[in-house]
Amino acid sequence: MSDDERITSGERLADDAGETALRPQSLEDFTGQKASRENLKVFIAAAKSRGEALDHVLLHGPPGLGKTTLAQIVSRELGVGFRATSGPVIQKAGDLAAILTNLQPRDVLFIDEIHRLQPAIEEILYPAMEDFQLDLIIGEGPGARTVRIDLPPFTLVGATTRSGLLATPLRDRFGIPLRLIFYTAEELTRIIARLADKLEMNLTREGAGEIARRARGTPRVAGRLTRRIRDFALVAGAKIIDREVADAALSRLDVDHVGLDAMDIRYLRRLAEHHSGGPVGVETLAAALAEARDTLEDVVEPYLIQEGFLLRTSRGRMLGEAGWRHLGLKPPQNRPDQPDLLGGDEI
Ligand SMILES: Nc1ncnc2c1ncn2[C@@H]1O[C@H](COP(=O)(O)OP(=O)(O)OP(=O)(O)O)[C@@H](O)[C@H]1O
Ligand SMILES: [Mg+2]
Repeated sequence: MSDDERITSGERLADDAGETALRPQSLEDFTGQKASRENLKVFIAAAKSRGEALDHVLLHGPPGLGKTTLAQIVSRELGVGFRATSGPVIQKAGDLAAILTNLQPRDVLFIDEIHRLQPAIEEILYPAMEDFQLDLIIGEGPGARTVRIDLPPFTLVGATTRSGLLATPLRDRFGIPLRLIFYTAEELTRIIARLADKLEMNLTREGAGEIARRARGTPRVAGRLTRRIRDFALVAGAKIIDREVADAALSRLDVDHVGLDAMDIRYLRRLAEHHSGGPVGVETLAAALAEARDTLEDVVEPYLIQEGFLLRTSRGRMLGEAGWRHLGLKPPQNRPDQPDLLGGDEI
């Protein structure tokens, strides 16, 4: 596995192809995200009883928490068609126009990575979302004219790991913004137990709990670790996968007891040893670690922040109390004890 193919990465990797077959299919089956789930349930029921398209939904949160899964569930619960595309795929106005004009009334159009839409495409989306109208420019030069096309009412479900990067007018057009949060170990234990059943693994409750605690609050990571442990157990001839078998496999996969891997430790050590715990800018860290800034911000940092290993302050990144402890180091004496934390919207 290469460095950018970390087993604890929330991002989708080549080896995750098998995960789609195991996706929960209904809101009922979807574990966790209680607030989002309950909101969706109400709004879906209301839209159905009025026979109207559901208001546009924006799903934001770190990779692997279930955005795509929820988008599919929304269309299934509404009993409508599902069309999927993504921000970077839509290159020309005509691409988007073709998709929009082919929608059936009340369909769900899913745009993944919506923060990567080109500004010119975004502008076509505004009237489409607001008034179900498409303004197309036909022809070029002095002969060019605008035609207005009526669209069927539809539901746009946008997904993004970075809602902070969305233009305000776009963000404001989503009537139902939902923020996905990291799962608790208890929720992940349930997800893992269910997956183990489907994979016909003999995984004990304690074994599932051990994986859950080390899965970074992320179902995709939980699924990936579970499938890898299944391989280890098979090769080792372990019929029952208990806490010990799971622990041994996870240690071999270089996932430590709180779910951090070599990349996380490298990040935290850099901060401790080269910057006395910070504050230091994310660009500096990205350069030192030879990682893209986006990867650090989208994939590495959110979980470290959530668990208090790392703090995001207006002056840069700082090692948190838990970070010092995890490295077995003592924080320097003269640190400011009240760093001015930034809001969590970017996380
Ligand atoms: N609540 C859940 N219960 C059970 N499994 C889940 C849940 N949420 C996600 N999963 C599993 O995790 C995998 C990843 O979820 P999904 O692809 O929906 O994440 P995502 O947020 O869209 O990620 P990305 O940001 O990379 O697009 C799914 O294939 C599914 O198997
Ligand atoms: Mg997705």
